[in-house]
Amino acid sequence: MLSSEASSTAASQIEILLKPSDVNTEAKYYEKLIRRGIEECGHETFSNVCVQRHHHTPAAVASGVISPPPPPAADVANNNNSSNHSNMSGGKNRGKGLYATRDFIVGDRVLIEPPLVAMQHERNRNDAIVCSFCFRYVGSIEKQIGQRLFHQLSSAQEKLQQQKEQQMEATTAGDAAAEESARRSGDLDVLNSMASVGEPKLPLADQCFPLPTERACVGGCYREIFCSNECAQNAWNSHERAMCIGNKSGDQDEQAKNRASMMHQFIEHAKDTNDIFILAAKVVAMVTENASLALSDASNNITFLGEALEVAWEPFSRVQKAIWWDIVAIPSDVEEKDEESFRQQLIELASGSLELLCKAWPDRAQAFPGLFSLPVWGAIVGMFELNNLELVVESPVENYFLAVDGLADENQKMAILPQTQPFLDALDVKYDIPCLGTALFALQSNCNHDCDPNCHPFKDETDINGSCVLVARKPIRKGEELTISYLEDDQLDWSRRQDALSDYGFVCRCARCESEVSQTRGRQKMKM
Ligand SMILES: C[S@@+](CC[C@H](N)C(=O)[O-])C[C@H]1O[C@@H](n2cnc3c(N)ncnc32)[C@H](O)[C@@H]1O
Repeated sequence: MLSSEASSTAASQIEILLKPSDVNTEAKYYEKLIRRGIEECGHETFSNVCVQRHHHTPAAVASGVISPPPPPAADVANNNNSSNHSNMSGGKNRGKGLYATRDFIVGDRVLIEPPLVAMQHERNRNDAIVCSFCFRYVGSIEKQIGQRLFHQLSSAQEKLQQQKEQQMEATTAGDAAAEESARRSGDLDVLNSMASVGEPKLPLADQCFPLPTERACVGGCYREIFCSNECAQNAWNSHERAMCIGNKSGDQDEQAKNRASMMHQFIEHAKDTNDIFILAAKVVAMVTENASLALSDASNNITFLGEALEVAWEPFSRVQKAIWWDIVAIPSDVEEKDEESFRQQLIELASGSLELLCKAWPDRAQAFPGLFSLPVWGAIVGMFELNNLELVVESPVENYFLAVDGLADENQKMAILPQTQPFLDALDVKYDIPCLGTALFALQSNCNHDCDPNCHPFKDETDINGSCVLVARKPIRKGEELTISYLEDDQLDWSRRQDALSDYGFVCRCARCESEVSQTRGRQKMKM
């Protein structure tokens, strides 16, 4: 397919100009680009924040905007001595950090940032119908409720059916839950109609909580839907052209069909193993699309693959990377002696998924062999392990039921409740499930952990898309480092916090940890 001088990959609709010398340098190029996220960083200022290494860099000093303290000698030594996890920081040497470029008071929104790349969790897809690009809710309140209950009821019925087929007499606690769920959920036909056409209508839903009409994917796949043609087109240009499993994606030839079917297999494999592989594939799709665009754009004087890759990789360049199977913390049920075989299993999973991706995108894999190599794939998956933030968008379904409950006009409320209450009962405790997913943010990913942080990620009902919002939880002075907690539970004691942070490969030495450690040492001394 690729000639030695140039080649055009029409099936994947990207134009690639490849010179023979590029092929040799590409792998080295990736080595450099992956390292860059870990080792290099200049000083970059954005509106409220700037990114910079904890160590002084000439650029940072010259700018005079911020001046974090130089690292103590012990930390440098600590970093040099790091054993297995040589590419991770330890002690107070925390790599790059995010710093305030002005003062903030408690409650200020310090950073609002759209994701570089994001996805809704596969397991959350039946609970929230959202735009695959910006994660706004779409359709209608009726469709949101109908879809969730339809799936709840069909899986409960399936379970009961299996039970009958196996002629099981005794009902287990799980089966009783299925029966209860089926009883509450209502009529399958009604729910199907609500999920597909949004009828029957619920009072006040359209007036108070109008949602944008769903738009189909440009490639005609059933998997992704959008809130607007603009989002559909943006997703198509960014990654969906490559990821779409629909039958309108590109030429109607065998090659295109094969690509869609292989992509389907890749996605199914990811759903069964680790859905982060889907996010990693989005990154590869974005980088190959953008590198090809950079090469085909005559105005920017880019003629070599290396330069094009640098441009395409730029959005991910600041994000810390490490190889996935090296950094994943061993789960508590895996014994220490089995660590090697556990890590080997991760390598096999990653290599199985990469193999499917190469089959889905043979032209891209041939044009960018370094990008499709196992270490680079491992580093991209590892980048999510180290940096991703949970994506949460509050549900309008929750707000709808709260609004009905809060109606000031008692007569109106009494007239409406008989229509809404059965659905609320059927949804039960799950009525407020939000859209849940994973996202990677260019700036937020530079924010270090602190067990008593000065910021926290927070979204309220006005944040209707997948952007990350960091809110000040303490007064912050210009030049101070911005920190968040990586932990779900900040109330844990010191050693439990360190256990939970082991996924990130560092022992925390924040002020709270230092003080708890010295208090413990003090108590031990007193006992002696
Ligand atoms: C999301 S990144 C934060 C940005 C990172 N410092 C960098 O240079 O790209 C997470 C990584 O930062 C480092 N880190 C974050 N908080 C830390 C802390 N309190 N102590 C030591 N290292 C920390 C760890 O290497 C961790 O895996």
